Amino acid sequence: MNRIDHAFQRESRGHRLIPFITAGDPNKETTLDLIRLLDAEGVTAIELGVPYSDPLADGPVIQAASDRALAGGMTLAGVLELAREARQDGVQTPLILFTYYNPVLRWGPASLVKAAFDAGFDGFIIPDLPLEESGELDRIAQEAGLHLIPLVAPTSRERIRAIVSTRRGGFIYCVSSLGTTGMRREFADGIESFLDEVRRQSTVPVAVGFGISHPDHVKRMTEHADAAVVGSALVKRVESLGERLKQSESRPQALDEVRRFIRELSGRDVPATSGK
Ligand SMILES: O=P(O)(O)OC[C@@H](O)[C@@H](O)c1c[nH]c2ccccc12
Repeated sequence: MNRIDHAFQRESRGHRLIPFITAGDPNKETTLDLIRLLDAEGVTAIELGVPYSDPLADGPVIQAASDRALAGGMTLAGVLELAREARQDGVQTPLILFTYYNPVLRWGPASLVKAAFDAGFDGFIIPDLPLEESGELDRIAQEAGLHLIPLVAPTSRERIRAIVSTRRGGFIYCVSSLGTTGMRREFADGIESFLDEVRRQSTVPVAVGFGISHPDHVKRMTEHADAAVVGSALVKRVESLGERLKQSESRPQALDEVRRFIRELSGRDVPATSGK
């Protein structure tokens, strides 16, 4: 069975989180340390973002992270190498290759699926690959034992069945609101009923993402979904720690701040200031 399917069956310490990080931001060594940290924290899966020059669906935080990672020389081959090293280090958390479709096309879909499997990935998220054009890649991925994770937006209520009915594992990624990634203060009305509807129709777990940046968001969303995806809020935290993360001697202390943030989000480490 694929690691993603196992992960959703395993007991979770606190709310289920699926963090997104941009590979190579601020550098390769930090990304490896972040993967190890998230693995040790027991997150449900990790979205490992391939930095891209034209991240259409991304807000300013992840666009800036992509620019930093590209400037640092991170490539799709480099992201595969990161996964390989993490697996050699004993990382067991499911790894999801997060990339726009153009790098997949340039590499060659079938060849990339094999390279991703060999590197230790468990799935793909390709935000600009519409369902209608995903059949071939979906089939190749399934044959290799990997899951292509589909995105479902609140507008696509009538498409929910078309998207969820073909799933044989992995999870469904529900986008909490339209627009690009990025921290939000509140969410579209009816997001809970949308999540409930997808959950009703889906035979695989449902995750929700876009704008989730606070423990209260995670608590609220995981009452209607099996996991919460957190990207920009985490990427922003990594950016703010950038200089300290870059230096190996100051990195451990900076990583402690990331660990505390992950524990707060998952509800395992109520911040002293909350006082509730
Ligand atoms: O950044 P947010 O608002 O927390 O949303 C998760 C998101 O970062 C991650 O899943 C992601 C990164 N880039 C994307 C592009 C499209 C859809 C999703 C994504």
